[in-house]
Amino acid sequence: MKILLLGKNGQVGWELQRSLAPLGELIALDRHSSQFCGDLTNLAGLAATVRAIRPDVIVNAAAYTAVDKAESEPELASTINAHAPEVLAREAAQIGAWLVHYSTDYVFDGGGSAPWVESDPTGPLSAYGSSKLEGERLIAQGCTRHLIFRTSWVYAARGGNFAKTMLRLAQERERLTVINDQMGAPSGADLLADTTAQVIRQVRLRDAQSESIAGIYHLVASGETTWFEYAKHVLGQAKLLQPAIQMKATEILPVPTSAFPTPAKRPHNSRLNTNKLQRTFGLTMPHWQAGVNRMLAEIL
Ligand SMILES: NC(=O)C1=CN([C@@H]2O[C@H](COP(=O)(O)OP(=O)(O)OC[C@H]3O[C@@H](n4cnc5c(N)ncnc54)[C@H](OP(=O)(O)O)[C@@H]3O)[C@@H](O)[C@H]2O)C=CC1
Ligand SMILES: Cc1cn([C@H]2C[C@H](O)[C@@H](COP(=O)(O)OP(=O)(O)O[C@H]3O[C@@H](C)C(=O)[C@@H](O)[C@H]3O)O2)c(=O)[nH]c1=O
Ligand SMILES: [Mg+2]
Repeated sequence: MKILLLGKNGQVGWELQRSLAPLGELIALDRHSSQFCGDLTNLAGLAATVRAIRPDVIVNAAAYTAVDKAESEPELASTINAHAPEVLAREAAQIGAWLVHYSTDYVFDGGGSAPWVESDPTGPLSAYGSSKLEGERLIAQGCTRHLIFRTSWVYAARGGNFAKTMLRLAQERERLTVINDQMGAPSGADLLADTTAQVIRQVRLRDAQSESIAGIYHLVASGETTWFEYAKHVLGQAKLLQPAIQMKATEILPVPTSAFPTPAKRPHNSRLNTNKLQRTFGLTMPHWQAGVNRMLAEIL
């Protein structure tokens, strides 16, 4: 099997380089790759890459992920998050390849308190969320053989994320204020990458019947928390792992969303129900704290 990976140096892309390696020949690109174009703003270059490589599976881990910045450059976000995936879907369909892609809890409006299922109505609150939703739609339209994993609150030992921001801010500031009315599940890039490899393997083994399992799957760690509880957990765990760690912050203050204004609006309810994924592929999602603790042990 030949796999084309885009966005190889992002949080998820980096872990995919590891998890996809044993499945076959892996061609991993980033936006600076020279032999083949891996730049998602270059739509013609991207199509040429797929035509030249003719992979069996395309895994797209590249994305525009700067949520607040997307509010002031929605067109760039939409090129990278919607129109590049559209090109990948069209090219994948031409050669009978599978397209694996990632989407987000931010496609939902955050109403209610029940974990969202895949068929629930969407209603993005931000330019980032809209661009990701448009990407989902264009992929489903362009290529039957697609798998879209909606995930949330991604962290990894390598790359930038909320947990690392909290560690840094706790060393710089005396007081942190963190939102306590947005609920979700921090999900490790390693879990996403390992699950992706498991699913690709099953899709390949099921061969003829596999098109019926194409579609959207919610993929997050189990359990739920708020950004505030998550931050508290990270800082508490850091103290345990490294008792000598210097922290200026003596206080973490829980605040409502209204007290922490940001350019992009974010959902209150980001819970995602993973039953479909677990049932279809016989997988069990571990608790978010296990993965976060492991990541912290790695970086501290
Ligand atoms: N991070 C999160 O909390 C969440 C992420 N997701 C989704 O999961 C997927 C993976 O996200 P994650 O790994 O966390 O994101 P990262 O921001 O860590 O990685 C995204 C990667 O995309 C690359 N990229 C950006 N623009 C381009 C471009 N024009 N051409 C090629 N590559 C580009 C970036 O490269 P460079 O470093 O050069 O900019 C970066 O390596 C994305 O689809 C994202 O929407 C879903 C829910 C939560
Ligand atoms: C830095 C900071 C953030 N916050 C809030 C803002 C926001 O609601 C939340 C998380 O902040 P971030 O900037 O990490 O959030 P954000 O970049 O919106 O994280 C999102 O990224 C995209 C790519 C996704 O797809 C989502 O699943 C989600 O992970 O915490 C505080 O309350 N206090 C703080 O000091
Ligand atoms: Mg962010």
